[in-house]
Amino acid sequence: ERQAEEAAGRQYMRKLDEATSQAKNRLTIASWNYQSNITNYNQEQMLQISLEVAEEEKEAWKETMSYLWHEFEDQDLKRMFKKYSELGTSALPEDLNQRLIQAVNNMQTNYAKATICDYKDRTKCDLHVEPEVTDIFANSEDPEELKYTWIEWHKAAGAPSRGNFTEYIAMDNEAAKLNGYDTMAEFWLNEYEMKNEDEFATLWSQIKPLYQQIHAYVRGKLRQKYGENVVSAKGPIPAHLLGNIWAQTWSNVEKFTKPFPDKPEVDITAALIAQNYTPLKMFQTAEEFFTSLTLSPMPDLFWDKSIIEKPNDGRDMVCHASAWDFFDGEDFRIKQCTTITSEFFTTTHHEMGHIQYYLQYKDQPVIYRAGANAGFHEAVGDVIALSVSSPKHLRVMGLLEDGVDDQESNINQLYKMGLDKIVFLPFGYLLDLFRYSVFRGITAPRDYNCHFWQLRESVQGVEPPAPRSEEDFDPAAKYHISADVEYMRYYVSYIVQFQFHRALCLLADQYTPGDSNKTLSNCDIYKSETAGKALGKMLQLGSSKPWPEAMEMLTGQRNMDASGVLEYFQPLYDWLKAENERTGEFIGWEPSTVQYC
Ligand SMILES: C=C(C[SeH])C(=O)N1CCC[C@H]1C(=O)O
Ligand SMILES: [Zn+2]
Repeated sequence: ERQAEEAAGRQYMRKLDEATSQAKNRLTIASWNYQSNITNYNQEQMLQISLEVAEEEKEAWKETMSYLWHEFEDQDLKRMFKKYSELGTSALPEDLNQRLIQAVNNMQTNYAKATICDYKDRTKCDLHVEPEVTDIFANSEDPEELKYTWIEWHKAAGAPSRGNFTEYIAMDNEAAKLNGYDTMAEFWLNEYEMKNEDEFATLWSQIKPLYQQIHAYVRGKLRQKYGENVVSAKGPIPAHLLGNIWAQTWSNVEKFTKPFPDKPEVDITAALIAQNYTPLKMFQTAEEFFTSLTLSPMPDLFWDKSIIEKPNDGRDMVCHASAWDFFDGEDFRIKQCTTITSEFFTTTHHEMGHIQYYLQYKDQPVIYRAGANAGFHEAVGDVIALSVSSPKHLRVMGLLEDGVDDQESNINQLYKMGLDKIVFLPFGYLLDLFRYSVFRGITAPRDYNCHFWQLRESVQGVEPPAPRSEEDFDPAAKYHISADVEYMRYYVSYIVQFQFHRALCLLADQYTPGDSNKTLSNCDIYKSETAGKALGKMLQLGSSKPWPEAMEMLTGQRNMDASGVLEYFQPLYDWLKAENERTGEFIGWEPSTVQYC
């Protein structure tokens, strides 16, 4: 009897898989059309198709639940049924789902269309976050220009979305309850097979000492540059001075804060421009790294359909970089408004990592075409970029002079990587601590901005450049808040990518623990078929196995831990501790004196 039931279940899964592929393809096309050309028509189409697909999923769900799948012996068949049994926001009644989709659309459209006026030319008021505001934060060293731009961007992109955000939270929580979760926070945590965020807090406690050292060092350097009145000796760092509108990575202040300024150092952005890199050449270079590992090239359709530069026809579009799977096994695209910078060179590898994952699991049932967990998906491209940014590989690309590979250059290189990877961790951690708190009702609308900045101060040690109030809504000035993109995936990625990197470097014979000639930070897995095959094998799993199994397949361990990050940056940590002691820099930060609650 049970055999017959399972056989029927298998047959049903094949039918449902085909229907799901069609539905997700339709939905993705509508979403792509809206995000690459924001018009009322495209927005309306996206809403209609989303509601139709949600109704189809609700119908299918009834049939799915008519099977006794909890009793199935075939664990794989049971896993598929379990995943189909989780309806997500499609569980909402149509009118509530419409309110949810519209609230998120309103926030995303506001963010995409937001413009500010230029500090120097107040009549020029067509500056978007990409590329104009991003470029100002990359290049300006004028605290007043940075402060003005920061305030204007947060006013234009954040404040208007407060109401829609509250609506979105309420609808999302309703959906979570219909799926058997207390709030959407627990639903999001379930993605990592966690009941709460304790494990994320443990990881942070392991990393915090390293972060405090680089934070103290950078604050000291910024104080030297801008003076005591702009940067205090013991307080949080003002968020507008860190080279990034969200202060999430600080690579743009490397040029005037590096440990050994007189060492030969190539500005990668300048080198890319000097070598006539175009967006296309950046993409082809990234592709070549993947094929050097015997992983898949980009399909022809990818080159036909991707948008790799901001169109200059004046259209409104979502410029924030993204990679797309159209769930038909053939159509995979990137949409990004590339400019020729070191940061976009890294982003191009990041996005292509998503496409590579899509290609590796494209023959899985649709229900398994996802990362082992969302953090894995964010880690793939970054793991490749860790090899690309090694001194060894930069020389291969002619992006770094054949300077001596001495200790001081090595510290400079680790410092540059630390301004991206160590610095990002508290930001990646706190963004969803904020949203968990809102989902759980701990942070009410009247406390949104106050609680957001309390987290920014306590976890990240940064403060706003000017007083804030509940007239503001600074979280929505960050894309992922306005676009309803879960963010803990990046925190997970910045932890596990170093575990993946270490495993691949061992396989490529590029790393020997304790051997200063084969360090993690100078490992380059380029052209290593052994490493490539091992990575491909893990990626082919998609989400068909619990993520600890996928992790174990590549690294031999089942858990996330900070050992990869800490081992990679150990020489920098030692140097920073000694340097901060030498200069008497205060470690950590005292409460901010800026009024924001
Ligand atoms: C590049 C992407 C698209 Se998935 C991105 O959003 N990232 C990559 C790094 C962290 C996060 C961000 O920009 O906030
Ligand atoms: Zn990504």
